[in-house]
Amino acid sequence: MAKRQLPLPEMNDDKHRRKQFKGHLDSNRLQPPKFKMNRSHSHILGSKINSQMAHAISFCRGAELNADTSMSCNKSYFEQCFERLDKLGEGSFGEVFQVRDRSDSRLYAVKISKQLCRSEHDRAERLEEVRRYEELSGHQNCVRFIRAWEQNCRLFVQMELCRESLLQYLSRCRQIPEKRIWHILLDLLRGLKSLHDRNLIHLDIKLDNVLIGADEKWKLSDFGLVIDLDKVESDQATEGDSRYMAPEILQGQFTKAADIFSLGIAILELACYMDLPSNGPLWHELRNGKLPDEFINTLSVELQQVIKCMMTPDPQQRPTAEQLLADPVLTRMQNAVNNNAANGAPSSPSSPSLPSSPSASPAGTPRVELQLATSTPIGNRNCYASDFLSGALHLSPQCPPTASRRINWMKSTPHPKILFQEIVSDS
Ligand SMILES: Nc1ncnc2c1ncn2[C@@H]1O[C@H](COP(=O)(O)OP(=O)(O)OP(=O)(O)O)[C@@H](O)[C@H]1O
Ligand SMILES: [Mg+2]
Repeated sequence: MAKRQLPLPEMNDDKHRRKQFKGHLDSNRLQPPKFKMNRSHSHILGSKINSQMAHAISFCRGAELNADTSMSCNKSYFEQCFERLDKLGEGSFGEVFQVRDRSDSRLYAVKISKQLCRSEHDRAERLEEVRRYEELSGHQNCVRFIRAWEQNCRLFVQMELCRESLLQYLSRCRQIPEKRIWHILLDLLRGLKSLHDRNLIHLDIKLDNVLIGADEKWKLSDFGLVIDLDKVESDQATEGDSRYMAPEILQGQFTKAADIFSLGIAILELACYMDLPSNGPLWHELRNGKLPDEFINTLSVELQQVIKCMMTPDPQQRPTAEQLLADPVLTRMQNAVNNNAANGAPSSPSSPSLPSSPSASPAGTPRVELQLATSTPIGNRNCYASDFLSGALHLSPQCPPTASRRINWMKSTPHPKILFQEIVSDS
C-alpha cells in the first residue's frame, strides 16, 4: 500500500520529524548510559582462570572447545576456528563480525564484547547473560545461539548469521507497506511471547535489535539486558534505549508490559518513518497516549488501534503478547499461514510481497511465483529477493520455457543482476 506523502512538520527540537538517515547508521541516535546488574556468580566459575586460554561458557551439556586452546598455539581460539569476513555492526557493548566456521564451512555471526572482563563480578555477569541467551534460543523468532567462550578477557558469542537489522531495512526501504508491517509485528510478538512465557523480559527492544534471518523471519536479538523475573529482583534491571522506554521504567517498574510498549513504539517508528525523541515534550506526549495525528492518520484504523493499545500509558492496561496475537488481523494472518501449510503450499509470513498467496492475484489473472536463484552482491553483501519487492520488478525471460516449464528471469538493470527461477505458472 503506497503511503500518502505528507508535509513535513517543523524541525524544531521537540517537534516530530521523519527519520533522517546517514547511510545505514543514524548518528542522531543517542545511546543512554546503561547500568549494570550487580549479581555475583563467582561461586559458579571459580576464581582461578587463565585469561589467555579460551573457556567455553555454556549451560548445555557437552559444550566444549575443540580447537587447540593451549598456550603453545599462537593463534587465538577465534582465529583457529573462524575466518573473519565482514564487520556486520557495532553497538555499545560489542562488535559483530561475519565469520566462516572452519569446521563446517558455514557462515555465522560472532559478537566480541568491547568491555574487558576484569573481575569475577564481570565474568559472573557474562555467564548470566549467556545462560539467559541459551535459555531463550531455539525459537524461530529469536536469533539462535550457537556457543560462547571467553578469551583474553573478552566474551565471544557465536550466533546464526542474519541478513540485516530492522533499522537498516527501514533506512533502505523507508516506506514499508502495511502488510509487511503486520508480518513483522506478528513475528516479533511470537518471539516476545516465547521470552515472556519463560518469565524473561528483553528491556531493549528497538529497530536495531531486530534482525531478519536467512529464513526470512524477523527475530529479536541482543539479549544483553534480558532479566529473568524468577531470579532477579527488578531493581537490579537495566534500562534500555530511552527512545523506546516505557514510562513506568522511570519509576523502576520492570515488567513484561514494558517490552510491549517498546515494541509498540518501534512499530510506530517503522510504520510512520518517524524519528523518535529521546527526551523532551514529545517523549512525554508519546507516553501519555498522544500520538501525532499527521503520522498516525496515514495508517489503517486496525494498525492505529494496535499501536495505541501497545502504547497505553498504564502498563496494567496494556495487552500481553498472547492477547495481541489474538488480534483479528493477526489471527487471520496466522490462519492463512496454517491453511497454506496444511495444503502443502510454500508460505513464509515474512516474505511478504512475492505473489505467494492466491489472494495476491485478481481472479483470472495468471499467477507466477519466482524464487531467487542467484544474484550479484550489493556493496559487500549478497542481495535478496526482498531487496526488490518494494517497487515494480521489470524482468525479462532469459531462456525459453523448458519441458519442465521452468523459466529463468533476469532483472533488466545491469547491477545488481538477479536471476529468478519461475516455480509455478498458471498461464
Ligand atoms: N546475528 C547477527 N547477524 C547479523 N548481524 C548482527 C547479528 N548480531 C548483531 N548484528 C549486527 O550488529 C549490531 C550490533 O549488535 P548488538 O545489538 O548485539 O550489539 P550491542 O553492542 O549489544 O548493541 P546495543 O548498543 O544496542 O546494546 C546489530 O545492530 C546488527 O546490525
Ligand atoms: Mg544492539
